[in-house]
Amino acid sequence: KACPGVMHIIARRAAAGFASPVLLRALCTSRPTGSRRLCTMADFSPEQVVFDKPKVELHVHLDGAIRVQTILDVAKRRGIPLKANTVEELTQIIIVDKPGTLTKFLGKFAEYMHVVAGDREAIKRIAYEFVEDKAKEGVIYVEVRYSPHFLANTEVDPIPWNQKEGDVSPDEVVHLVNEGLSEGERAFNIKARSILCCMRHMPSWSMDVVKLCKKYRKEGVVAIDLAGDESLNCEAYPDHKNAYEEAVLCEIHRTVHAGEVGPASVVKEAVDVLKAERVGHGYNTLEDQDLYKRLLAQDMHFEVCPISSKLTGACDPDFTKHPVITFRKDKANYSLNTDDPLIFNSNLHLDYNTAHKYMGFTEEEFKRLNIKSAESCFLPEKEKKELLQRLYEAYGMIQSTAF
Ligand SMILES: O=c1[nH]cnc2c1ncn2[C@H]1C[C@H](O)[C@@H](CO)O1
Repeated sequence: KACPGVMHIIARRAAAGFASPVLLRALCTSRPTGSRRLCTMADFSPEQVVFDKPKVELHVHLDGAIRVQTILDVAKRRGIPLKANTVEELTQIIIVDKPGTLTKFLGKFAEYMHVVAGDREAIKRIAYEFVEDKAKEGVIYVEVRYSPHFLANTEVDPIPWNQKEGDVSPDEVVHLVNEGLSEGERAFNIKARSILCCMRHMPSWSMDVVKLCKKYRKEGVVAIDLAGDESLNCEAYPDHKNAYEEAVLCEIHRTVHAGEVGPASVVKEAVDVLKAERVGHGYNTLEDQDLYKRLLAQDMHFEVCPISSKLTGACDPDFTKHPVITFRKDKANYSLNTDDPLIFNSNLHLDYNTAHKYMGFTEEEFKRLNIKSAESCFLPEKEKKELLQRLYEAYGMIQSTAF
């Protein structure tokens, strides 16, 4: 472990107000073996982690969770020039370190997606490494999402990230991610499933996405999502609606990014029209109390991402005013998630530590929300029961089968 001497400062500062990642990096940079090594927040020591028990994560983007070193390695192998040559420099370019807008945040993907897109080895590698990173955070079940089209360079119109046409289709992307995830599952002994994203600004891709969900449902794809910029186009296009209708018909699970920066009406559309079973973020549901009460009554799951919600400008930067405090008070069904740890220079411990430090979350609430997350995951019933049993055991709440 590098940087032990500064870890207490980092953890304290990180918990104490989301200290500037620039500062964190300055503190973290050491030369343990002669070379500069970035000490990430994943290096929390056990005593700095407020909830060091098995966890479930339901809302994290694969393309927002890539290791910076991997982007550098792949760029070097492929001869792709980057604006930076070291982890520290590239991190500086990619991360968002103060509250901005969702649109600005989404622009960060263009800094690096062209490096991994269209490259078979890179796509499989990011999936495998993702599982390793989650296992290190104590996650025992994760649902990771991505847009197959964003990682392809053929059979996608337009070809994203200014790539030249190649031979990696969205279909092959899904196959490669599945392979990386399942190799990661075997190596790191956790369970990983995937969710395929439609993009709000690309309705013409959505039918493809639902077809890929169907084709790969036995290879780990569990649901469909609708992601992207809610602030640019609020109402879902007919193509998205058609894709979600098809998902309902084929019994493909559904989640939708809604009410993150968009109004409560987007949440209403997500549940009433797109038949979402979970809501991505959903903070602005609170603007419509009737809707909120209805969703509470039906135990709708909200995929909450605290650090993300501050840095995308979705929520007030003062965590003591965060909507998840209301969710907790009302015993709502929600999870805590990282969303895009690469871009937020964060990890799941930081989200939990923040909830503890600024919102008064207790161990009991962390256990409750993880159990609700497991209940709301998209695994088949039998596997869901097994996951719940593992949590009950780890939390010392063994459900007796005797009568
Ligand atoms: O927080 C988010 N809100 C909306 N869209 C998002 C967010 N994080 C990532 N995305 C987009 C950008 C990714 O390329 C895409 C698929 O993972 O989903």
